[in-house]
Amino acid sequence: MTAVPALQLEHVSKTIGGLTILEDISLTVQPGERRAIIGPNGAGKTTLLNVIAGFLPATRGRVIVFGRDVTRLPAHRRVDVGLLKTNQQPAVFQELTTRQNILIALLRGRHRLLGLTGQVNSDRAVQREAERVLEEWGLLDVSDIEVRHLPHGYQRRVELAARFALRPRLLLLDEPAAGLAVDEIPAFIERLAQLPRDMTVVLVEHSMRVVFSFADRITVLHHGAVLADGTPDEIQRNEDVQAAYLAGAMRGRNAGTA
Ligand SMILES: Nc1ncnc2c1ncn2[C@@H]1O[C@H](COP(=O)(O)OP(=O)(O)OP(=O)(O)O)[C@@H](O)[C@H]1O
Repeated sequence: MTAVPALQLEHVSKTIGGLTILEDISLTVQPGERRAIIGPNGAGKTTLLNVIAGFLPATRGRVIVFGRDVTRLPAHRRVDVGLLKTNQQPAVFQELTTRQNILIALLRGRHRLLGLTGQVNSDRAVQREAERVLEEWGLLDVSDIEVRHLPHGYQRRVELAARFALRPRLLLLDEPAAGLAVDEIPAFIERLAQLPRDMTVVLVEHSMRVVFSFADRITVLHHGAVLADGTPDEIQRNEDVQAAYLAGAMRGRNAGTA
């Protein structure tokens, strides 16, 4: 018996203001898979993640998560099936400390409620778990600093730690390496590699270093449609992909900027 896919897109299209942004996209992501979605600027990658997460309704087609048709569910209801998305800008509580951000994420995960500070302080087990997450993510040194005072790379790390702490079954990462310094990328790649395999990850990313070290399979979008889909080796050898995107992106990689 084959496992129920983590994500199925069936003929998904998205039109905004008469403009076709996504056209007839079908793809299947297996449980535990690491899928990267790459393509030139404006190819439709972020729009696709927003359609999967429910922030934008599909104009046509179906979105199925772990066998459940979520096409008509709003984003907050898709969280109940274990789906979480990060944004290009870190979504963190700026006025709260790093520790408070992690505590709130853990409480939300437990109770599926927005945690209040009073509840946070009373829950010892959650506090212990927060210390573990802070240590795991190298955030202990900044745990009592309000996030708004932290550099962008740290804010990104706080966001990812908070999202991962929620233990989503399907995690959508929108350019998680954006804003990280070049010397922060290897540790970030290492962190991604340690994610548990019961978590399925769909990653949109321009850094080819991150994509090729992380992905089991890669889907290439071009002008809102799937140009190619395959293993990293297949994608690297694909001449259409080379012409449309990869040659330029890999030059950036070799220059150390990607
Ligand atoms: N709300 C909108 N209204 C009109 N056009 C939009 C809207 N959102 C996105 N677009 C257009 O849709 C196309 C795809 O945008 P999208 O942000 O999904 O691309 P992307 O592949 O994520 O690009 P990038 O790599 O630059 O982030 C672009 O041409 C963009 O201008």
